[in-house]
Amino acid sequence: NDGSVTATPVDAYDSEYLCPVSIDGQILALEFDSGSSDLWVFSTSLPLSQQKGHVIFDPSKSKNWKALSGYTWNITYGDKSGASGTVGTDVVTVGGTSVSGQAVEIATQVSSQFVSDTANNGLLGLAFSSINTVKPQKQKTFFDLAKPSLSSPVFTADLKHHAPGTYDFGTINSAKYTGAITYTNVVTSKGFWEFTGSGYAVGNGSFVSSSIDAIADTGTTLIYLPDAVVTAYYQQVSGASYDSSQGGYTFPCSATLPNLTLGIGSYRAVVPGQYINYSPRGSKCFGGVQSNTGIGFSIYGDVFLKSQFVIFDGSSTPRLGFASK
Ligand SMILES: CSC[C@H](NC(=O)[C@H](Cc1ccccc1)NC(=O)N1CCOCC1)C(=O)N[C@@H](CC1CCCCC1)[C@@H](O)C(=O)OC(C)C
Repeated sequence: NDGSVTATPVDAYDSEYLCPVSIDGQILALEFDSGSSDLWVFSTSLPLSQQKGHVIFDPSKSKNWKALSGYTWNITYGDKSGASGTVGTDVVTVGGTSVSGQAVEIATQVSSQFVSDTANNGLLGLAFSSINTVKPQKQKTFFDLAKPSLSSPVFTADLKHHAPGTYDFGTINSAKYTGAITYTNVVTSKGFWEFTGSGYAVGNGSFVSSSIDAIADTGTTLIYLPDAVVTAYYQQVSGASYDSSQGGYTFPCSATLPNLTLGIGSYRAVVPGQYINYSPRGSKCFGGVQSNTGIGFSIYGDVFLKSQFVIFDGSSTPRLGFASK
């Protein structure tokens, strides 16, 4: 039972995209995150102060809810936000794709970033189940449980710039991309959709071949790349500089930003310069390309993903596919 669901940007900067998910009929807007593997929701088990402004899942109102007694979870994300709680199973439906016995992680505590992000009522993890945080037994992701019922074991991301996009489960919709799909191998040892980029070009500059260890992460807003790439990019932006008080590269909002081409095998993925003018911040504008220092790998986040049609192929040899659109 293939499915398709709308991914709507929460704000004018596409900082995150939320999708409606039904848990036994209770519909919550969740962030689909290919950088983690827990499905967790705001719940009636949270202190009322943390529930404020959110849509809350109430297990007591679900007839298909089965508590997993003694099971807990605890997750910390790259941006140091986090959440923890207890676990049960329920029927989870995304677009036309329905899964029973899905582990739904109930939040009993969430960090302040989640409390204030009132549009976000939880996450649906789409990385590999190996990094699910449930104890004593890790649980499968929605995609892993759905796979056997899908026409093919894939999901696709068609995120858009300042507009709603879609996640599709089970089919590769050829109306959503142009030209050929380029596939690249994925390393799953860290539990991420990890691959090696083949290099970069800034604007109309020549392509620089270099291996870039990166993950495709729908849950990360920006693009994080090695310093060599980031400095080469902002050298082409007049007035750009690293502003430690803003935590990254900023530039005058009137600046014209060059495109950034990122190589994947022989494919050249072009990120339009306008996508890299992420948002006003202070008297300047904040860049959508930032340094990966301290992360340990590069992250091709939403600023990149929304310029492409991306196939997350969960077959026995997982791979990522990219196409223009
Ligand atoms: C360098 S990794 C940072 C990444 N977080 C982000 O990219 C957050 C996402 C967010 C958007 C809106 C509101 C709140 C949070 N955005 C962010 O840090 N921004 C700072 C720079 O300006 C743009 C927004 C991250 O932690 N991603 C998580 C999922 C994320 C979803 C939203 C809630 C917080 C957790 C996950 O993909 C992850 O941990 O990836 C690891 C593997 C890097």
